[in-house]
Amino acid sequence: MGSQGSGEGGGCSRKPRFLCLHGFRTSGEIMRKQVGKWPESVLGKLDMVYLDGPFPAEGKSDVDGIFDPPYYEWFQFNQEFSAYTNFDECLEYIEDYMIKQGPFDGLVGFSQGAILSAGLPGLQAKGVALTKVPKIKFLIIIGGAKFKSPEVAEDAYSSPIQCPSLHFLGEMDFLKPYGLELLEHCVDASVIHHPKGHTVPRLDEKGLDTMMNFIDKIQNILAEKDQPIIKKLRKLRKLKKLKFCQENKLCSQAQSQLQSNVVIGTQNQNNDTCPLPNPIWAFLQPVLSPAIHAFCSNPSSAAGVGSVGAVPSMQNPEDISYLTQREAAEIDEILMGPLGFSVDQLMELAGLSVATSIAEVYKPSEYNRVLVICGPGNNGGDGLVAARHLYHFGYKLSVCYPKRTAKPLYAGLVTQLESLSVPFISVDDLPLDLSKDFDIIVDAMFGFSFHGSPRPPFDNLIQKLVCVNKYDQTREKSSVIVSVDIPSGWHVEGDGGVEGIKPDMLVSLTAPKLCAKKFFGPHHFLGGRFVPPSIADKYKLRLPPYPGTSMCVRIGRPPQVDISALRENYISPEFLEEQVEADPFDQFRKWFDDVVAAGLREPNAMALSTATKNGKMYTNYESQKAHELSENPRASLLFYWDGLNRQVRVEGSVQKVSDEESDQYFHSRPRGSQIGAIVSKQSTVVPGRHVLYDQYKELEEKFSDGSLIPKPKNWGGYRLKPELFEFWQGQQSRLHDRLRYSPEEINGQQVWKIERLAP
Ligand SMILES: NC(=O)C1=CN([C@@H]2O[C@H](COP(=O)(O)OP(=O)(O)OC[C@H]3O[C@@H](n4cnc5c(N)ncnc54)[C@H](OP(=O)(O)O)[C@@H]3O)[C@@H](O)[C@H]2O)[C@@H](O)CC1
Ligand SMILES: [K+]
Repeated sequence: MGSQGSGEGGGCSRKPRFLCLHGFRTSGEIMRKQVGKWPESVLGKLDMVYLDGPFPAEGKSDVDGIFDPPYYEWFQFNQEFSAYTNFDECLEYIEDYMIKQGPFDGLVGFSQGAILSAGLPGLQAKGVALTKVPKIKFLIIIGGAKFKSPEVAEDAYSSPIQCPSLHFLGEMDFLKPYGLELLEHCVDASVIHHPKGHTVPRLDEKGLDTMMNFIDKIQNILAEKDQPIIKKLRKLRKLKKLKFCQENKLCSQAQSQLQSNVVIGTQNQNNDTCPLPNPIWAFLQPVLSPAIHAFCSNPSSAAGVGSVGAVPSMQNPEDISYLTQREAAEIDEILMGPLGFSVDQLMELAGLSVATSIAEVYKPSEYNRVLVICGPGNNGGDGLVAARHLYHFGYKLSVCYPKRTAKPLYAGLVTQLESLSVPFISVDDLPLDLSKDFDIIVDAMFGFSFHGSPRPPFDNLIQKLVCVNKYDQTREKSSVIVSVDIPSGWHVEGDGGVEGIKPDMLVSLTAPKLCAKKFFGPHHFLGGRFVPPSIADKYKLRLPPYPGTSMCVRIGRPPQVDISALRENYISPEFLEEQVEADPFDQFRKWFDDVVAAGLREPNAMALSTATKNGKMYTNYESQKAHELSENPRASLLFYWDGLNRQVRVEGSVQKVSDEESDQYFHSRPRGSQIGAIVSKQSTVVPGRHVLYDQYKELEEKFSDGSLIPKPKNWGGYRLKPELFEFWQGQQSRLHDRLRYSPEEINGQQVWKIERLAP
């Protein structure tokens, strides 16, 4: 387990921000995919921004047929690579982007992007490029080389590259000799050797270690650099007037005050020249906002954990409390002693929290096969409870519980699982490679009472989990490890060392233990929503408030989501032409009944799309609807029923219903909705919510005698006469069902033709 500068020293835990420069005639999107082979344990620690080169490819791309266009290039060159075209434009383009979207800490480059990245620090030092942005502090060079243009090289390599750099050298890469030349020019270089050619390689075990060490190193450097800023922030947080600020108005004043103070502070303290307050502010915001909120909440309000020293937006893990082993055990004793809880109660809530945290991140449609490994103590009990809840959430469960505890509580939990036919697997029967058979492995072996080194059979089980991390390097979709309260084998106040397990998710219970500071996986959750204010007070707990009725809350920011990779692998029943109703109205009714039976919210919610005369479609721009319908009385309705992976689209012509019908419907609605319709002059600008609220209150008072609320003149209904239906059902591997019903005349009779459309 590596360490991060943030940890106990109270440094900065922000992710290093890298601008990624892609290879010749590829694109930012392609590089994102190439780098996407690296595990989450790496990507989760870096903030990577992928930029397209400034010039569309002027010729054929080497990745044509492998990755989709468009392709871009950074600059052009002659056959000998000794003279460049558009090079200055390229430098300006990158600088401009860094000004607008920065600040960036470093550059990651592949191929042409790597040559460029490795040359930029030298050009910057010479004042030839990137003069208006902070100094480049780190480099990751994949398949790189030096510039061959003598003029450019003269500036770029007039002195050695001082910043820490990580170089990928491929055994089969035609650029390897040139990569070695570049390496000699770098004074603080680490190297990842790989057997492949000119490519962004996966990380093998050794490569991963080197990468993790590099990340540790740069995080430490950043933490040191940011230390003055953090100190400044702490000082600012102590400003007395902020402490007493309780009103929103005051808050925003305080925020802007804080903002301007911080920007000045940053410029004074940091050696990097950055004349741009906005980007600096953008980078500081994650550190600042929790503090601002915390000061604005009323410290005397009391309502559970969230209230005592609560931080409403807990985006900075540095601000929350961590417990020592002794404190965790003490809280345990108080809860089950004077506070009257039973162990079963707490275990049930803890296990439920673990299950809901898992379900929040890993959907059963994608991560279905779960193995829960339970230890001999209460941590193991939490695992048994979580297994039961996960079963009911739709996962396929298996449990490994090698050292069963004879107490009735545990026997009961086992019986409950057996009654659900959940298999119990012995250690010997577990497969060698757990990641082959399981998508999620829940580590519920040891919690806060762990001490010493793991004894058999848990030593081997922990080793198996360590191997899961390693196997996962080579797989597209990896299995994930979720640790309950503490990653097993880690010291409660320390970490698991280099050879310890590295969970993807940690669900801390009651409050995180000190070791959680060393957890750098992508998902840290808190569960155990039962801590009364007396405990929160006594231990000065600062914990994030649980949202709504949730049993869990995330600590820190969620990892960045690659929108292009968001894709549900739907699992749905068959939907075949032979099975469907001949009449689309009957088929619609059938699906609608399923939705109602499944208890989905608002089954009749739909999106109405209208079209203007020129055929342009709009959705949900309510104020435009009537106008558009008068221009073109055609529309389509879309019903989307998420829980069932289904949607229905209905197209047709639209007509106004009679005033009488509108009136009747208006008065069938709840009186609150009737008043709401009067209050809302839809889509007009309102000065504030209070205006609507005041008008609402006034009308509520006016009609409090139960008298008829008149329908506003401009309120009415439309009816769509269906002329085409399309039923869609999500299926695995994007092979969705789409059945279209369109009218057809056969022998003078109007019938519905049913056709299957390609997904
Ligand atoms: N109060 C709370 O806030 C709540 C706490 N909850 C949960 O309880 C957890 C704490 O439970 P816990 O105290 O039972 O201890 P836990 O860590 O499960 O294991 C102890 C067992 O492991 C054994 N063992 C120890 N070291 C070992 C080694 N090196 N190698 C092998 N074995 C070793 C030890 O045996 P011993 O060494 O004592 O012989 C004993 O049998 C906590 O983390 C949370 O998950 C929630 O349920 C509800 C709210
Ligand atoms: K555990």
